[in-house]
Amino acid sequence: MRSLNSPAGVDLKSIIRVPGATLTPSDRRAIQCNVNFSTNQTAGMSFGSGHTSGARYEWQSACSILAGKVELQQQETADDVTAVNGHAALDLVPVEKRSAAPLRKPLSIADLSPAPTHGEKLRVAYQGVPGAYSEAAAGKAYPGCDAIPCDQFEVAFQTVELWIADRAVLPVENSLGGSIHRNYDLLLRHRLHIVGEVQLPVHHCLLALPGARKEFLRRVISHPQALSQCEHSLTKLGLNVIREAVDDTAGAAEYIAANNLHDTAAIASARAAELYGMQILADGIQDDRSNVTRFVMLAREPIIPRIDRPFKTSIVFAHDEGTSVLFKVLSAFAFRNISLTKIESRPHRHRPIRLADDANGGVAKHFEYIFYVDFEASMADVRAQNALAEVQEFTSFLRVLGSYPMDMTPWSPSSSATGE
Ligand SMILES: O=C(O)C(=O)C[C@]1(C(=O)O)C=C[C@@H](O)C=C1
Repeated sequence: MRSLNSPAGVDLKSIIRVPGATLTPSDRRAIQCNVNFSTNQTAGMSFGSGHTSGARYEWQSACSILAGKVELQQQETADDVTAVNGHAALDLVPVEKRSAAPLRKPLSIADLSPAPTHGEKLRVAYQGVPGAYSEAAAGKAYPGCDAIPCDQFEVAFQTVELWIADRAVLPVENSLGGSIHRNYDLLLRHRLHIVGEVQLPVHHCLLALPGARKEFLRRVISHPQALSQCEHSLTKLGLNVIREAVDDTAGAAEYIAANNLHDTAAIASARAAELYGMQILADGIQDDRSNVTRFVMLAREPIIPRIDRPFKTSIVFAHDEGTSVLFKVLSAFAFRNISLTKIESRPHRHRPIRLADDANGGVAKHFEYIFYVDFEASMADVRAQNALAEVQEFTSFLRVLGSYPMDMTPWSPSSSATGE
């Protein structure tokens, strides 16, 4: 049994997922309905998209109750598993018998902590289905955690924001495929804080149904990052296949198994092969042995930065004027001997184009960018504080996405089938 803490610390005996089910937007509606019903303390439960806006409203009002124990009671007649709009299923958990007048428990400091306060496992949202590399990253970041699969990155963010999960673990860059831009955009759009990073060696396998043969394959499906990380190896294997992108690597294996597709292979992990009953046709098909993906851990609250171990800080900023601003910003770090580990630019969504009058009477159109910078210093370090104070002078917008311990765990490259 698990409970769901509302932002006010109200203890909601709540829902658990059916193992393997993936949270979808309609599940979130269902969860909000859940909270809705939790407030009127009747035994009835229902699910449905018709409740969406009302449920949202109820979720907010439930959060503002602030004190006391709000309980869900299992529907007497329903099975444990209730289908939600044909998507994943949710398992309603019965709570202990309630007394006529529920006792109100005062909130304590522990209730306000971002970590679970009731001795339960940390709930960590990731994008994909079990067997995805993101699930492995969640396990590396938080050993023994309860990993919660989500069908989209956006859902993983919202799962933390709605207190369904305590953390999200999301990929931001890969040594072969580069940045995962979607997550950079989402970091800006949402208000979560980066509280850590993990680097995961990614070892890809070519998976097919038992009995399937390489020469009869017509299609290879996987996450676009995985396809790009195996681009050359696939060619070298001499497969006559089309390559198709799907939402995640393990999801590709699950899809092939569910639809009994003998002419389709997936690029995914050995664990996905085990979970979905697939055979490994080729092992270690990433183009480079040192294929590594960097993930960030996100939480509702920032952690307190320290200086007794290596820290990294991630910031995002925008500026009004020309390219010299970028030079000035970067100098603020260089003068203080702070190394930058990453710089990424993304189009400025609200102000995509800047018009500049040219001396000859024409109008130049420049793209406007938002910049993401990672640097090797803690926000508790006075050098970083001074650098950011200076950066603020040149920028129209500046946000610290997080200051967090660097992943210093040693890692060894995976073996590669192609021998590169
Ligand atoms: O599809 C998965 O298994 C994921 O966890 C996603 C993802 C990614 O987004 O980069 C994670 C690690 C690998 O780089 C390939 C795919």
